[in-house]
Amino acid sequence: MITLRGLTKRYGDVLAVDSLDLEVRPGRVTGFLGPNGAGKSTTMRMVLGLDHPTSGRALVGGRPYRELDRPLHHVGAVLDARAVHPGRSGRAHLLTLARTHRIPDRRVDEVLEQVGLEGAARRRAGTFSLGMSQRLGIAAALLGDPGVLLFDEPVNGLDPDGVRWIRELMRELAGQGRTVFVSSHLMSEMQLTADHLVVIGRGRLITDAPLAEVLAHSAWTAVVVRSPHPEDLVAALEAEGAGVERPGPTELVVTGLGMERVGELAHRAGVVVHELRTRDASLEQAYRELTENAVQYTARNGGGR
Ligand SMILES: Nc1ncnc2c1ncn2[C@@H]1O[C@H](COP(=O)(O)OP(=O)(O)OP(=O)(O)O)[C@@H](O)[C@H]1O
Repeated sequence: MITLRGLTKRYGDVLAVDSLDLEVRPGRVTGFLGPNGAGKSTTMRMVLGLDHPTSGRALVGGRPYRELDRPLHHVGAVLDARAVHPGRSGRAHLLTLARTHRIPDRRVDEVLEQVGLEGAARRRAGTFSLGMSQRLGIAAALLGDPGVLLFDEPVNGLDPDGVRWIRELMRELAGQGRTVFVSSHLMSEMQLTADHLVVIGRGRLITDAPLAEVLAHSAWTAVVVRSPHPEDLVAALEAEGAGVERPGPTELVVTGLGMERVGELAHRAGVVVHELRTRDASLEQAYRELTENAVQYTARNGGGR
């Protein structure tokens, strides 16, 4: 578990992270979203003890990173997959890391196999493709078998196979009961990977909710009714508090009621229905609504930091 308590980071005039309170829980993939400059990397760096909070705390398993005994056993991270000495082989890189953390050499071969790099492990890391570098970074993160894993933009620049591999690995790691915290700008990918979402904007928390809840709250989520006489249904829908739009003469778009209830009301009103379906929001749409509202909120309240 990762716990943030009033976590704040100021760089000169820039408030990069602003009083974040958050618990990132085990057993699920938590997507960490926000526009460029929202403070995601800074937050992750503070969790990993690479940056000191201006105030507040970032805890891993209840303790600050610097107080962890043998930190690789508690938390693994991939922040920049290219941050490996290019002249060293992938295996040598991992062996050095293992030995400085009192991890047995055989664990290096285990993680190389886990990430599918056993064949390339003796090649110089400088010759690795981006996908291979990403796998090597993940192998390093897994070396200590940690319960908490952080990934900053792990699928950027990867081909579809690489993207799918990372998605499946994250789901597997979460399925093993680990805490998986992953930042990304790729909404379609996050929609497939994450169980839970944390959205920040200008360093502040905007949303901390299950993916399904974020999608359900989108204005795009609706029930579409096609009927030769939709006007006969409008009053019944509105009486139940639904929002009703009529984009065409035979179509209604209903928000605030489930599809079953809309069907029941149509039946009760004796309205012939030719089509009844849900219109599902994509995470991209839901995310845009959330972050646009946050920008408006900040502007209204004289923010503009
Ligand atoms: N070392 C630093 N010195 C000064 N300002 C910094 C430093 N690191 C980050 N910042 C500023 O803090 C803010 C948050 O940056 P951060 O990199 O954490 O955002 P991010 O959400 O990770 O963005 P991106 O999606 O672009 O990676 C930005 O305004 C950035 O310019």
